[in-house]
Amino acid sequence: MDANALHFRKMNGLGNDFVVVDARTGALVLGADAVRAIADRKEGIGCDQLIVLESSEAADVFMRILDADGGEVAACGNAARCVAAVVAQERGRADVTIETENQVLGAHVGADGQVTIDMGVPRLRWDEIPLAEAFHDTRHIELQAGPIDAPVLHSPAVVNVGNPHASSSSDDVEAVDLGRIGPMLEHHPLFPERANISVVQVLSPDHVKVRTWERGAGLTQACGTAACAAAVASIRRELTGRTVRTTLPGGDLVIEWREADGHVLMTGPFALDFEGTLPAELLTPAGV
Ligand SMILES: N[C@H](CCC[C@H](N)C(=O)O)C(=O)O
Repeated sequence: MDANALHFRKMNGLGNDFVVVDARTGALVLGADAVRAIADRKEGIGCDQLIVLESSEAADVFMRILDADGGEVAACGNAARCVAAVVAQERGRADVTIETENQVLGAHVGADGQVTIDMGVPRLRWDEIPLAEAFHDTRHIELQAGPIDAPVLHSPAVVNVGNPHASSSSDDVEAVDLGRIGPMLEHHPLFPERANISVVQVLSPDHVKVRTWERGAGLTQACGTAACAAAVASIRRELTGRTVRTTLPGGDLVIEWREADGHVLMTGPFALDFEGTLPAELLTPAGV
């Protein structure tokens, strides 16, 4: 692969945005510095996550997910919809599969442009999130954020949908200073792998509002896995039914926690914003 002319797609799912590069034709080595340089909104292309497509033995494509801070993670719901759309077009079929670090996702690309991802069965045990301490009821864990005077998110529910999430109920998600509380909780010692932090406002038995501070990316316009985690948490707390419309700052996703097999299905849009070529200096940032 010619590292001096790396094609990329700029894509988004409800404003959660990605630089998508294709490494299926040749090895691509991207250090954390290069990921941060590409994700930089002032001097790079700018994105919440960098997505690398690789060949897979188990699925139509392998999706690597690198957060804007350079950390590699195992799940990204909004990106999965974007990748599914790319691969479905290549393969000429609506149903495709996406392998990630810890699971194979099924995807259906609808003629209406909505994409459904089968996110699998959520993990709910404290050691599957993971948490550093044992909590036997993960619908409510006690968490003090930072110093005693710091605002505390009320007893979040924790869920792993391929990545760790803490979702706290709020009467007004817009009033929560998530930019301040988010990083405190993301790095809380209870989360040995850090966590994505959300606040969830139940609007009706089939509709919630969600805002998220993403691990490794900060406040984003949408977080697909957080929408899944918030829906699972609300269903476990018997605040909603098993199909929930989740309204994120960037728009709506529909989440179903299917009774028959316990799988979580996420449905929503994708978008291709533009295509381009990554300049070599972003791939090997100066001083690296
Ligand atoms: N920041 C997340 C990964 C991206 C998740 C989000 N973009 C989504 O759509 O699920 C994490 O570190 O687990």
